[in-house]
Amino acid sequence: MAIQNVMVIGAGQMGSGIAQVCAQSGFNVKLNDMKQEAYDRGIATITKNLSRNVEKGRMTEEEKTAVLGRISSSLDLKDAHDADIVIEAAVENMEIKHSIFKTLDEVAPKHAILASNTSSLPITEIAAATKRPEQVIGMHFMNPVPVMKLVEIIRGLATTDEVYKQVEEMTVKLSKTPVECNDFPGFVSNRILMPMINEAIFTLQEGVATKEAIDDIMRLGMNHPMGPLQLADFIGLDTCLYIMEVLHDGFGDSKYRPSPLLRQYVKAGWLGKKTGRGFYEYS
Ligand SMILES: CC(=O)CC(=O)SCCNC(=O)CCNC(=O)[C@H](O)C(C)(C)COP(=O)(O)OP(=O)(O)OC[C@H]1O[C@@H](n2cnc3c(N)ncnc32)[C@H](O)[C@@H]1OP(=O)(O)O
Ligand SMILES: NC(=O)C1=CN([C@@H]2O[C@H](COP(=O)(O)OP(=O)(O)OC[C@H]3O[C@@H](n4cnc5c(N)ncnc54)[C@H](OP(=O)(O)O)[C@@H]3O)[C@@H](O)[C@H]2O)C=CC1
Repeated sequence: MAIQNVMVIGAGQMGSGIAQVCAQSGFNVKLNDMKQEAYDRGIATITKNLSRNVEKGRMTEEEKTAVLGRISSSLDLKDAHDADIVIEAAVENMEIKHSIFKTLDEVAPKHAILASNTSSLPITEIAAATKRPEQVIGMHFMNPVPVMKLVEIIRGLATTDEVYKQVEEMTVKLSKTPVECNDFPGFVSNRILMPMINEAIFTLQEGVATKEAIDDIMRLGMNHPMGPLQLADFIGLDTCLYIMEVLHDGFGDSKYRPSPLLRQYVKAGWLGKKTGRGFYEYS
């Protein structure tokens, strides 16, 4: 069955970006969050991004209106009753994801695919909350979603080839590049990226260099578009900590222990760009 109706759970930085690219590619989108304010913030970000596209001549005002017209708000998971695919982008927490997937399994149509944008949590374990593990899959977009080309697609133990194919085809329709990987902690992307970010935080903690110097060395020396500390702020320090904990628990190897400084910043509520302060300050 062709995918037409998409529901996105979580209207934060990832969920709003996923809703935007789906609506831009012609899908009908319901954007769900627990609070109206979260939805309003998500739609404001999408509107700002689309307005920039209009200013740059990449889209007409009419196209912008049509894209926004394809996105509707939802505050209730029961709105998944007519979804062909649900893409979950709530917080990186297994208990929360389990509870969302259990409910979705009860309310979504039998044919619906249940996808998670999790950065690191095992897809097989998320799928175990449902009675349709063969229709559960990881669809891992990169931040910022409207700009980044990759979608890492993760097969759970039970995911069928047919479901993989449908998600792969949808990814191509979104003008993104699908790359397949298996269900191991952190998948490929964050197994490699996050230890580098964590090491940069240890380097700062040990006073080896200032935050600016660490970022300059990696930006100018390795041609990374952002230094690792700026990138951590951009991803969200809470998300970085959750991912390190998943790697640490999943592999049982001390090389993945999260930096104490990262824990301290998260406890302080300094979560990066989204809260106005992380390693840097944002207005
Ligand atoms: C944690 C996980 O599970 C996985 C992850 O996502 S890890 C994070 C992966 N992402 C990265 O590594 C991003 C690294 N950073 C970059 O690639 C770049 O710094 C960047 C693309 C974010 C910004 O690029 P830049 O050249 O420094 O800045 P800028 O010129 O302002 O932006 C470039 C373009 O991106 C757009 N852009 C930047 N940020 C954006 C955002 N948040 N949303 C939408 N568009 C955005 C800009 O509008 C601009 O578009 P045009 O050129 O068409 O005008
Ligand atoms: N940040 C990144 O760079 C990337 C993140 N991801 C993954 O995407 C997911 C979302 O991350 P991100 O967008 O950065 O996080 P954000 O904190 O920006 O957004 C999460 C949103 O989900 C909402 N939410 C929390 N619980 C529920 C629920 N039960 N039902 C509906 N909505 C809920 C939150 O509401 P409230 O604020 O009220 O709690 C918030 O609006 C995570 O799994 C993360 O690992 C994947 C790729 C990159």
